[in-house]
Amino acid sequence: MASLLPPRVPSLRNNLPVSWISSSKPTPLNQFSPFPEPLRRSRGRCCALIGDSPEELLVNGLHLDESNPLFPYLQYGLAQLQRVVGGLPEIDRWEVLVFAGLSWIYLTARPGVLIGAVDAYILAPLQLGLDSLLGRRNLKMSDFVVGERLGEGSFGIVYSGAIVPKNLSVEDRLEKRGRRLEMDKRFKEKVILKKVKVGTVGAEECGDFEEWFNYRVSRAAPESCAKFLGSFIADKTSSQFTKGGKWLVWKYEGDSSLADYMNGRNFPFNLESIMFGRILQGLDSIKRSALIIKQIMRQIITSLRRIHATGIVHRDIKPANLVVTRKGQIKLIDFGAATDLRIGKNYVPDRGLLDPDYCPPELYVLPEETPQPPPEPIAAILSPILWQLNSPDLFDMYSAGIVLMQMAIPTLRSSAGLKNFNSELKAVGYDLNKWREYTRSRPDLRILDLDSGRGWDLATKLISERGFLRRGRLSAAAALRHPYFLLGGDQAAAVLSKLNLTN
Ligand SMILES: Nc1ncnc2c1ncn2[C@@H]1O[C@H](COP(=O)(O)OP(=O)(O)OP(=O)(O)O)[C@@H](O)[C@H]1O
Repeated sequence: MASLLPPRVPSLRNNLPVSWISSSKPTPLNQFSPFPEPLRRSRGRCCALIGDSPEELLVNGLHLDESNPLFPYLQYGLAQLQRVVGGLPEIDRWEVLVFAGLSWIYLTARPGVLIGAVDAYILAPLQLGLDSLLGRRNLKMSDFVVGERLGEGSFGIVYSGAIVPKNLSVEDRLEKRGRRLEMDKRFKEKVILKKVKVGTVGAEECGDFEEWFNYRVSRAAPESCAKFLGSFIADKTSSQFTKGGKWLVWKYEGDSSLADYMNGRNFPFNLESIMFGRILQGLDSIKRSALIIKQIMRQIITSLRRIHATGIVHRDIKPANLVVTRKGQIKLIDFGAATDLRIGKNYVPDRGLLDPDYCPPELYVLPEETPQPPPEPIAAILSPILWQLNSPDLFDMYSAGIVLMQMAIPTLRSSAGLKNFNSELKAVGYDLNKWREYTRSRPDLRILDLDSGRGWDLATKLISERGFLRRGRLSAAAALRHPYFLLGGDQAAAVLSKLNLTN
């Protein structure tokens, strides 16, 4: 037991300045000048009064003398503290403060080393613990019924589906096959299921990345992404299930993606009452269109700002990966190509995964010569430097610019129109102003030219080559401060619609 005690300080008197021990009355420790201001304050009410004899201490009113078992600890602590802080000359204290300040700035600079550590070492285990406790990580194949096939990507096939209610009998469960889910009133909780392809090279790895990213964004920016419910492994082979195959599950967020709405002949009016709860009165059609498009762009860029702030670059921003909910929220989906540059997750230097129609000219989020990421903690420590030097978030901002152009200019919504635009843009060095001069496609730019061309100005600052220090485009946060979004009537209309809905 004795060996656990800190080393005894031979005499407290020898370790304290004269002023500490010459006082005839006990003096609060926090008034001693050798302690810098913050430390004195932090000691505040806590600690010690030194008694008339230095071998006697009063702690929080508790009298400690040498017979008290706590005495050696306090004595030792005091001596150490005095040695560390009291011994520092004034100039060193400033150095310590400046160092602490700079470290704080570094650790909290984008993409946030400190918050990343909190997320990785506290929030992620907490989420896992809580989910396991609530049974959210124990999804089973029998919990779901699979419906219509919605799409197929490189590593997965997407289906609509539903959660099978607990009270459904085995017969009902069997009978459910072959029925259209949306007609079946028993299946109220609709989901999206993604079957990770079995036997396709790299599919399993992509599925694991997508799962990891979905958990990560559900902590970092839950309101910006489709709600992820978890994953399960099929335990037998039947209909679409293959034994051992992995499935990812999301809440069904809405019937259509932005691409579906953009394919409609009456876009953007087909989104007007979903976004604003009503038809915008007293405005001509160009102004109405402009307000709807601005509200969509505001939501997309706000979501990008949130994910970029945590070090994630989506890398596949396009209308098909933006789901519109019934309440008019635009949610990001499909994080299969995302990369987390805080820790280098899913970052392979020369792998570009994007849809070429939305891909910026640089093709990769980081220069090709960027090496493979080091182990995660080291990558995290270096990430603010990497981010400052390369601004990888501007990759997504280019794609967002293309989405803006497509929404605002009807002729760019078709696949052929977009391809033609992209090749013209390439020919003019990705300079939108030059494109405007030289294009033969006679685009209708009225929506972007409204309000002294604020929309056009924003588009030119999103669609461009990378400039000096790999900047040259607006980040999501800077884009939201652009005059296009400032005082945007779309916000007023959205707020009004919410007020109307709550009345
Ligand atoms: N949570 C969701 N809520 C509603 N619909 C969704 C959801 N997730 C996906 N979808 C629909 O499924 C389609 C395909 O999803 P997703 O893009 O994730 O799959 P994918 O396999 O990567 O396909 P692709 O490579 O073609 O984009 C989307 O375009 C969207 O219409």
